[in-house]
This record gives sequence, structure tokens and C-alpha cells, in this order.
Amino acid sequence: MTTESKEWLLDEENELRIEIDFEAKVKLRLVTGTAEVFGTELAQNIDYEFSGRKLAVFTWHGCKLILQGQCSVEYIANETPMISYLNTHLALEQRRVLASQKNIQGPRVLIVGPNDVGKTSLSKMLLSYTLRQSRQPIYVDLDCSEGSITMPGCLTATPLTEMIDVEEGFGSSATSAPTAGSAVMPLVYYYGSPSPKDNVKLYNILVSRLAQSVGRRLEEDEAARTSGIIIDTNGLIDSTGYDIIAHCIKSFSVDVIIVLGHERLYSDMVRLHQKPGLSVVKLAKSGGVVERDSAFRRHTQNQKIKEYFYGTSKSELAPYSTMVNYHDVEILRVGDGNLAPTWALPIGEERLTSETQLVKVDPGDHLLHSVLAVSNAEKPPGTTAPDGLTTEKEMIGNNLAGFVYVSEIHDARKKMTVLSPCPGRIPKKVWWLGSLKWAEE
Ligand SMILES: Nc1ncnc2c1ncn2[C@@H]1O[C@H](COP(=O)(O)OP(=O)(O)OP(=O)(O)O)[C@@H](O)[C@H]1O
Repeated sequence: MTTESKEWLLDEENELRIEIDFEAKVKLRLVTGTAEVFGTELAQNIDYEFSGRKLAVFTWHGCKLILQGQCSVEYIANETPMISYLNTHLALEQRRVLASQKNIQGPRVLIVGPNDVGKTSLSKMLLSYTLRQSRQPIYVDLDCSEGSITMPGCLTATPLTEMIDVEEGFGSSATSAPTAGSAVMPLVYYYGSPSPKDNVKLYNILVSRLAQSVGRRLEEDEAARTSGIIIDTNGLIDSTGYDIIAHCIKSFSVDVIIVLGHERLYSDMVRLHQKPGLSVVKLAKSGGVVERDSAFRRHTQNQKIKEYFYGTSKSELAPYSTMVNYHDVEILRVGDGNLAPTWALPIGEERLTSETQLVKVDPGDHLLHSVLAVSNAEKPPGTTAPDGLTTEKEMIGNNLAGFVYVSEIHDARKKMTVLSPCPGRIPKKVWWLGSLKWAEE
């Protein structure tokens, strides 16, 4: 790493915007004053290390920062929408105070907008500000392309109790070595693809399941109930995107929609959804939000997968290698199977579509480098016929125990070697195959 260091003096309400390549490492230190990264405050005189990130260091009251290392972009901006973001938080906080007094549900906020307008960054800020008020909000991540919490291809809900980590984002706060019964364990459903468009029906089923689970959590957990939920979405805003948004609003009983950086979407949301008890708010996109090309996104996804098995430079993990017999596991994927004809279904049964049909996958060379999701489901489909349909729906709606990575295939011996974060035999037998592949470097 280059030792070149540079001092930055920021006036109040300014932000230092930096972009760091994946190959570079940059250290950031707050010397005087106060500053925050997407809502999380920096401690003074501590080195924070970043690689492959685009971020903003914002100060409300002015500060002095030192950057050590090579950034690809670095500049100070004095025009930001941070005041409007803070005001939005304060309005939501008023609702939380009311919710605490009356013991009712706090705000259920949905953040929508096109790609690269800062939805995830705004979610982090609103969550951080809420956590700073000693509340315990739930973060729902419906953006399956990114995998802020665990892996790409997942839909997750995470009750947050600790501040979001400056260097690792949700990666650390939500999943670092949770103790038994820890409140920071995310609830994860596997969708298996980076775009909701690939299988809208499956995506909506999983959103409904996630919403039911979150609803149960809110009933039991008073702190989470009054703190409310923040839902981050993908950037789909065409007609399919509108249907998905409508489904999310219904499933999570959303009462605040924040539309980020898109006038037409805002006016459509007002027209389609504004009704008593549901507010639609428009916020401006920050000039600092960076458009990420597909290569950058792919790199981020790979990094996320790698971190799952090997940890980060701050907390390294050593994955375990296990040999698995083909016949010991049931590998399934959702969709694209051959359908039973409608007349073959029992009278009154809902017809399964090809989008939600379970298909058994025969293990083989094609699985090499796949990331498979280990389901908490116990029984393979078809074993409890005659009600096979219900079984399939239950199977799809099961949450996940974790992930494995297929590192070697020994087809002649009908075995495969998989990496997993835990030692020993993998107790769960139903594994989902999605489109996630990763070539270990
Ligand atoms: N003010 C800012 N200054 C510098 N970088 C920023 C700023 N706000 C956000 N970014 C960066 O811009 C990128 C895009 O932001 P973000 O992920 O929040 O957008 P998004 O709308 O959630 O994107 P998508 O839905 O397409 O995944 C991220 O790398 C983020 O760290």
C-alpha cells in the first residue's frame, strides 16, 4: 500500500466523497471534529480501512480527516441532501415515539427508486439514526442483486441491535459470529437469482413469507415493533417493478413510501397508493451516488460470496471441506419443470405454474463452482403425496440454514467436495440450486 497521506478539512455539512478500487487499500482517520459514514459515526484517531468501495464521509459540524492510500476519486462536496434525509428520520422518529406510547407498530418504510440512486445508502442512514436513538429496527433487504446482509440472490430480514459497521456495512453487524439466540441473526430466504424479473411469482411468494415472519417477530418483540421496519428494494421501476412494489406494500402493510430521485415514479406512487394512513415522500438523490457498471457489481457479488466463506480482513474465517455422497442430498431448483396438466390436479387445487414448480437436479459436473443454499426444509417433495402441492409451497417457503460451495466433483465416485463455514457433516439434506456461481481465486 502506498503511504502517501493527505489531510482534508471539511466545513459543516460537507462531505468527502471517495472511490477506491478493488486492488487498492485506503485508510481513513478522523483527527478532529465529528463525521459519519452512511449514518455511522467515526471514532477519532482510529484507522478505518476500505477496499473496492464508493462512499461519503459526511460531517454536521466540521472535521479534519486523513486519507492514506490511493483513491481513484476524491473530492469535497458542499451540496448534499443530508438535511432532508435527517428531517425524514425525525418525522419517522415522531411516529416511533407515538408507537411506544400507544404500544402500536412503528413506521413501516419502503424505499423505492431506480438503480443507483442511493436506496441502500439511505436505508443505512435511516437505520443508523434509528439505532443511535437506542431503538431496534428491522432491516428488510429485497434487493436480491446485492446481498447486503448475506449472499446475492437472497431476501432477508434482520433485527438490528448494534450499529452498522463503518468498514463492513451490514456484513459485520448482522452476521458476525452471532451467539445462540442472538437478535442479530438474519432471516434468509433463497430466491437464487439477481433479478426479481427472472421469476416474479417465486419472488412474490418469498416476499409474502418474509413479511409473515417479520409480522410474527413484530408481535413478539416490543422494541422492534415500535422501532418499525425499513425496506430496501431493487431498482425495478417498469410495469413488473410496479406490481412487485404493490405486492411489497400489501405484504408488509407499508405506511411510508420514500421515492428516491425519480419524479415520475413519485407521481405514480401518489396516484396508485396514496390513501389514508399511507404517506408518499419524495427525496432527492445525492450528487455523490455513483453508477456501478455490471463489472463492478459482479465483483461486489463475488466479494460477498468470498466473505461468506473466508471472512474479511478484519475477521478471517477458514471454511471446512466436506465430501458428500450424491445420494445423501436432494438438490432442487425452482421453475422450468414440465407441468402436470390442469386436469390431473385435484378439484379446487390451485394450479402450479412452471415458475414455482420444484425440479430435482441430478448432481454432476455442471454443479462445479455453484453456490448452493442449504434449506431448513426437512422432507423432500413428493414424499407426502397426495397433497404434493402444499408440500412444494412449504418447501419453497422454508428459510435457510446457510450456504455451501461446490469446490470439486468426483463424478465417477458419485461424490462432491463442498466448502461450508461449519465443521462436520451438513445436517440438512435439501439444497437449493440458483444461478450463483463463483470461481474461487
Ligand atoms: N453521497 C455519496 N458519495 C459517494 N458515494 C456514494 C454516496 N451515496 C452513495 N454512494 C455510493 O454509490 C453507490 C450506489 O449507491 P446505493 O447502493 O445506495 O444505490 P442503490 O440505489 O441502492 O443501488 P441499486 O438499487 O442499483 O443496488 C454505492 O457504492 C454507494 O456506496
